Amino acid sequence: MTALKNDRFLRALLKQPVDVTPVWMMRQAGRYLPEYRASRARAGGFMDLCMNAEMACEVTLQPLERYPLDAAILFSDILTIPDAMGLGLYFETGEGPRFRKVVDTAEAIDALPIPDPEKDLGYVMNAVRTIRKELNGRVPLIGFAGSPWTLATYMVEGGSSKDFRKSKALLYDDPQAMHVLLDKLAQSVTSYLNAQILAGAQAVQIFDSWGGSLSSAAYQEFSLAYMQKIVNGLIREHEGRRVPVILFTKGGGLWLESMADTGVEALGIDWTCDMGVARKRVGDKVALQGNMDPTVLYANPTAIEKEVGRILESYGSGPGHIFNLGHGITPEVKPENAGAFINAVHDLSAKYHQG
Ligand SMILES: Cc1c2[nH]c(c1CCC(=O)O)Cc1[nH]c(c(CCC(=O)O)c1C)Cc1[nH]c(c(CCC(=O)O)c1C)Cc1[nH]c(c(C)c1CCC(=O)O)C2
Repeated sequence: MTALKNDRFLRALLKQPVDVTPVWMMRQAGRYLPEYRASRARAGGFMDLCMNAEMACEVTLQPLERYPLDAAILFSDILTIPDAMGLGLYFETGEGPRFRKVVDTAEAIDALPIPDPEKDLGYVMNAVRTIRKELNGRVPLIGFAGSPWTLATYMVEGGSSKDFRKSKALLYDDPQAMHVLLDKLAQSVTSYLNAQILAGAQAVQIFDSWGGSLSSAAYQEFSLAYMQKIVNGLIREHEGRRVPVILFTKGGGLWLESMADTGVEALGIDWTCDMGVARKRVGDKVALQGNMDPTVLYANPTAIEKEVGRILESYGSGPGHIFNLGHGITPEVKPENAGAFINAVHDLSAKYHQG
């Protein structure tokens, strides 16, 4: 196995010293890059990109050709699991993800199969293996999955939702059925992430994009409890290294202490939290990843640098910070602004890592 040439990201996740703060961006491969749009047009559609290992590898590497990023993230989607459960994922241009089959009754939930990752999601593992080979140790590769609650919202609603009307109604009307669904998803996500780790993912992130829509009580019972189950079942050592786990609940600022108690290496932090305050609250338990508001990338490079500087200062000296956006980069961002962001993190952070 090739040695890692840049292990800043993995070191920071384990709170080990680094020369500068590592940085990557959620959704770093995507529509803001003209080369991504060209690959996507050539492939046919988004899922055609995901299902072809060479194409998935090509778009994974595109942002790394442009910018000195410290990690690569597998090009795929969180909704591959419900698709493998038979829901029939498709993308309507301009409308986001949709499912042909909706799962909104106890009977439909009982009938759901638990996918076998190598058999039913083999295209994802092929992409992981291809990307690891092409990366050739340049930077670590991040694998990922959606949280059970986040996946459940898409499955019950049949697609994206603003108010989670059907999924929350089911949660309160028939909590037992919701628990059965979440338990099946936790089992599916655990074996899916373990397969990604065995195929070569060197860290994994759980995207709980919609955990922040829940009440505190419901968050603990219907989102965090199932992420805890996943964390308990993950392979944590592979290829002679720790495989760090990052837990990202968007809107989860109120619950950082209980998130840190799950035993993950790091928490993803959105921009509504102050990094310094978050660091004090979690103490030495976890590293922190984040947290610039992605809309700052619409401003000019001088304003971007100023905001990067503010966040670095808020986190303060010493290891344990992985710079990122507080949520995914949006399609309207100018690629040169993303470049200004990444360079600013490296240029302005060295002084926080001396001695
Ligand atoms: C909720 C969610 C989804 N997918 C994902 C989440 C969780 C992260 C988050 O909270 O943003 C995760 C995801 N989706 C994608 C990645 C790739 C890796 C990366 O670069 O971060 C990751 C990590 C590619 C993608 N996934 C999708 C795209 C856009 C597809 C395209 O039109 O080319 C990409 C690059 C499609 C997708 N997939 C999903 C949505 C809502 C959409 C439509 C978004 C849109 O239209 O802007 C579901």
